[in-house]
Amino acid sequence: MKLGMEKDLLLEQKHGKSRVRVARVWRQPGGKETIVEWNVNISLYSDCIPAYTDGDNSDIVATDSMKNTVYAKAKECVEQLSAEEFGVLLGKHFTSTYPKVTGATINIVEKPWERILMDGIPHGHGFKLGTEKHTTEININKLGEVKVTSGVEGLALLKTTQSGFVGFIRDKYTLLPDTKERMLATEVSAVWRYSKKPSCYTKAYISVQKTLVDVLFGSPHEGVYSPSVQNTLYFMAESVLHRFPEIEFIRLSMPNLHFLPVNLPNIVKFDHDVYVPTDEPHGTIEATLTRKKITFSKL
Ligand SMILES: O=c1[nH]c(=O)c2[nH]c(=O)[nH]c2[nH]1
Repeated sequence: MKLGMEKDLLLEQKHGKSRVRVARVWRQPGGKETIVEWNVNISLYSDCIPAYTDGDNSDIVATDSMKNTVYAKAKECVEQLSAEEFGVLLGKHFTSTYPKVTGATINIVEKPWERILMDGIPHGHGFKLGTEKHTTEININKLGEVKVTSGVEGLALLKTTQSGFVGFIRDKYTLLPDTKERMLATEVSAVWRYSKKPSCYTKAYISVQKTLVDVLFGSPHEGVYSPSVQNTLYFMAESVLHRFPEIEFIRLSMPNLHFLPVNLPNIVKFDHDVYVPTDEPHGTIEATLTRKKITFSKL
C-alpha cells in the first residue's frame, strides 16, 4: 500500500547538514598567512513533501551535496571574508540554485585562532587557540531577503570586587545574606541582529565585544559597581544598542557563577580572600533588548 499524507495532517520539515568543519587559509604575497576555521550547519526549507510521504527523493538536495558545497565555496573565496559573508554566500547559493528550496538557515561557529606574537612581533603563520567564539546565523528566503545575526559564546569574565546583591525578597527559604562586596563571574553568550549591513562584520564583532567588556568592568582604576547581574546585563545591552545604530536587538545570557566564601571554624576566617569557585548550580540571567519601532501617527 502506498502511504500518502492524510488530508487532516500538516507536515512541517527541513533538512540539512550539521557540523561541517572547514578551514580556509589565505596566503598573501609578503608571506603572511591567515586562517579561519568554521563549523557550519545548514538547514534548507524546501518543497519536498513527497520525500516524506511517498519516498520520492526527486526534489531532495542531498545533504552530502550541501557538505561538498561548503568546501567548494570556501575554495572559490579567493579573498578573506567573514563568517557572516560566507553564510550569506552559502544561503544565496542554495536558495537561488534549487527551485524547490524556499529558504535557508546557515549557522557558523568560528574557532578563535589568534595570531601568535613572538617578542611582540606578529608571527607570519603561527596561531594559538583563544577562548571566546564568534557565531553567526543567516536566514535567507527565495527573494534574497537576508537576516544576519552575529554573536559571541564563552566570553568568560570575572571581577574580584565592585559587585553586590541586596534588597531581594526575604522569606522562610532565604539564607543568602545581603552583600555589597562579592565576586562577579560569568560566561557571556550574546546574539545581536543587524537591521543594516555594518561596514565590516569582523570589526563590528570586535567592537560589540569590547563594549560588553568595557561596561561590565568600568574604568581600569575605579571600575563600576554592579548591584546585580541583571542591572549590569541591562547596561551592557543598552550600551551596544546606543553605540551601534545598525543593531536591532541584542540577547544576552549571563550565568552567575558563584564563588563561595570559605569559612572553616578555627582554621579560615573569610575576609574576601579565599573562595570555592563553582560552576553548578549557577544563576541564569538572560534578557533581550530590542529597539522599539518608531511608528509615525497619521497627520
Ligand atoms: O546578581 C544576582 N542576581 C540574582 O538574581 C541573584 N540571585 C542570587 O541568589 N544571587 C543573585 N545575584
